Amino acid sequence: MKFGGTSVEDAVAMERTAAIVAGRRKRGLNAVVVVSAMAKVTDHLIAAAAAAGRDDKAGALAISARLRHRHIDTAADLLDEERASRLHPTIHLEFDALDDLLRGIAAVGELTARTNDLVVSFGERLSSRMVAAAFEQRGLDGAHVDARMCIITDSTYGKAAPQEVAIEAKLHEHVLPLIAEGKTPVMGGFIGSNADGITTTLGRGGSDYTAALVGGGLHAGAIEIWTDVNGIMTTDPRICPDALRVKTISFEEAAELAYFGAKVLHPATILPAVQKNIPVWVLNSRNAENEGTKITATPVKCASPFKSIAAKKRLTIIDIVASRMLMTHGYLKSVFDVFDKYKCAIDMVSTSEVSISLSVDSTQRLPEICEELGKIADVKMEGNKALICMVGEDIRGHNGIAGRVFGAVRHVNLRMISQGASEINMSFMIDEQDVEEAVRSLHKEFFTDPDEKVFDVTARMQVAGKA
Ligand SMILES: Nc1ncnc2c1ncn2[C@@H]1O[C@H](COP(=O)(O)OP(=O)(O)O)[C@@H](O)[C@H]1O
Ligand SMILES: N[C@@H](CC(=O)OP(=O)(O)O)C(=O)O
Repeated sequence: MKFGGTSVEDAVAMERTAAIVAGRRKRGLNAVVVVSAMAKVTDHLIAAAAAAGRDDKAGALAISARLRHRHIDTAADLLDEERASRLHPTIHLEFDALDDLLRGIAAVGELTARTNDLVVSFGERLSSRMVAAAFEQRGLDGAHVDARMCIITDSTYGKAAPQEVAIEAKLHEHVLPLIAEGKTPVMGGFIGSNADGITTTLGRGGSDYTAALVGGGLHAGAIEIWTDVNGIMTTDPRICPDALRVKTISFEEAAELAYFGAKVLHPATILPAVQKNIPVWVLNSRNAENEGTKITATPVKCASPFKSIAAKKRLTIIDIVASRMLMTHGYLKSVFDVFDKYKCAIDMVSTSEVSISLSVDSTQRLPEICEELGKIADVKMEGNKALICMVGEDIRGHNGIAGRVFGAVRHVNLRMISQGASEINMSFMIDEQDVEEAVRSLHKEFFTDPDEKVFDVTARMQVAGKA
């Protein structure tokens, strides 16, 4: 059971989380709980590390002090006096260690990816201890487990690759015995350690991934992702308030949505579940009675061609034009080798006889990439782009879809279009500023009269006063 930052953001949220887990335990189910840092804490820790790295020690320590107060105050709100007085020293020790680390970074005036991982790890280390204490206070017999003892990864700091065989062995060594003793293990998501015990992180949003690795490693009956919405919706409710809950969706559809921007789920969450065929549920910790979204191996066909619309912002389009490319064997490979050399992932590609356009979401190494490509082609870059991705198991089963899609976004400039590589995904690139308009137009076109077998329309009926 994974609880994201919004589900542990303060004492009330942590209490709600404890009540949800108590409900599962009361039904005789065993639970392993994975928690993220309290909402926004990771962002603040990243800011503190960056401040220290640019020798702004005062700025870094000020951020840490504010976080220290937030965690001490939350513990005081969450726990009775005796338990709070037991936990406060642990919180202070953690923040004293964080402050020493920030002073050290400021002293050398350099922030490495390895040190950054160690700084950001404090968020989950702290929240997991607080949630474990809340469980213990509720009689849930919470047992804190340092995730770094179980989630073994390589040394790619900032986006470490989990070593699943080692993880499964560590889970059996450190977590299963606690469950056998009737305890409820609680660990931080997002963090891990390499073979030398050095702290690593799985990449932003990585607690979902931790939950999937734990669920897969323990062959769990289900993996539950608890968040602040009623499940996977027909699009981001922050863009379309009338977005509908999707009742069931396939692993493939969920993976495409997560990869192309549906923040509700980390892209890597699905793979461990698919490998062990474990159903994944996306549930709302603020509305625990809602049945959420069930993600399974079974493709769900329905009258609507799409299940959901995702948007991924902050992308860059690179246009590569080379008349010499005409029919030259291996030209594409020479282009992709450049991106491979700089470990730059490509989201979308379209080609013609003399040009290639592709989209990337990392601008880190773009100057070197463009310089190297400039030796074999004319290269043009356009930033502030966004990718709109529409996902559905049965797009090909519906005629005239493309016409409906491009009719709905006729007022928006389309830069790249892709459909076919994946049977369940139709995507296109637009200017970032057009995302809200495009998503709302598409949502109106395809979800005004949805298939109630798959989509929960009660919320819309309530708004319309019909329920
Ligand atoms: N298709 C979608 N369905 C549901 N939520 C989505 C979707 N696309 C984006 N979101 C956003 O993802 C958010 C939940 O992710 P996140 O903020 O990371 O929560 P947590 O702290 O639980 O991990 C939702 O509040 C919603 O705004
Ligand atoms: N706290 C980490 C890991 C994570 O998954 O957080 P959340 O569950 O709140 O998205 C981050 O912010 O990236």
